[in-house]
Amino acid sequence: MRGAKLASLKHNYCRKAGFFVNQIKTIDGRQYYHMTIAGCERDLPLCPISDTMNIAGFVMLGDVEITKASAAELLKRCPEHDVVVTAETKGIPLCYEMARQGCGRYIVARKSLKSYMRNPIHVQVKSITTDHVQELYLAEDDYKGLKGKRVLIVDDVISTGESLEAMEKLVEQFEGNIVGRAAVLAEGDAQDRKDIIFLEPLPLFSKE
Ligand SMILES: O=P(O)(O)OC[C@H]1O[C@H](OP(=O)(O)OP(=O)(O)O)[C@H](O)[C@@H]1O
Ligand SMILES: Nc1ncnc2[nH]cnc12
Repeated sequence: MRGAKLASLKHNYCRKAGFFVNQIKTIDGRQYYHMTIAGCERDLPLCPISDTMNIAGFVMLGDVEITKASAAELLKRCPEHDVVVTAETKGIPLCYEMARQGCGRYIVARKSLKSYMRNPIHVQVKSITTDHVQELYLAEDDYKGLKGKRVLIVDDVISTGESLEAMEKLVEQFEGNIVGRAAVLAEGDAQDRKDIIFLEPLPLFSKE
């Protein structure tokens, strides 16, 4: 991954911070990246995504405390909007909670087609965690609500930006007006992006 922001496991060096940090922990022989997100301390397990690189796996599913806190923090920083949009799967609880605390409406782009989805449209997506191209689908009942609406796109993590780009394509196809792009964590190079709102940077980890 050219240009990716990497932290070395060996040295625990955080390039963003510019100094050696001690955020890698070993618990029962497994390595974790320790961080604080919206006031919640968490240990994210290091998981291989290639021969040379690990990610710190961030899963909000099942974690009500961090979902509520992250949604509240992000809403403070996001522009006014009419609807929140995310992609299946891990973005769903965040998106729901942001809509619950805020505008009251959310839309989920699905990764598989269900028989109850009428007149679906789709785009392709390949995220950093997945070794194959996937589809993102919206059904008519969802996309007809996008036209002329102020849309906030949210996700748990933005890394390569592929998932975000796919959601943008879907929203733009139906003339939604994207007013913001937000995530709890910006991973690797995404932490340098000026067009996204995020709570914390997350390094990628070289295996060296
Ligand atoms: O910026 P990118 O490289 O696209 O990575 C970010 C995406 O990856 C994760 O989803 P994942 O593909 O792991 O799917 P899941 O939520 O269904 O587990 C995450 O929830 C984002 O949607
Ligand atoms: N670090 C991470 N954890 C979980 N899902 C991700 N998608 C992209 N980066 C991720």
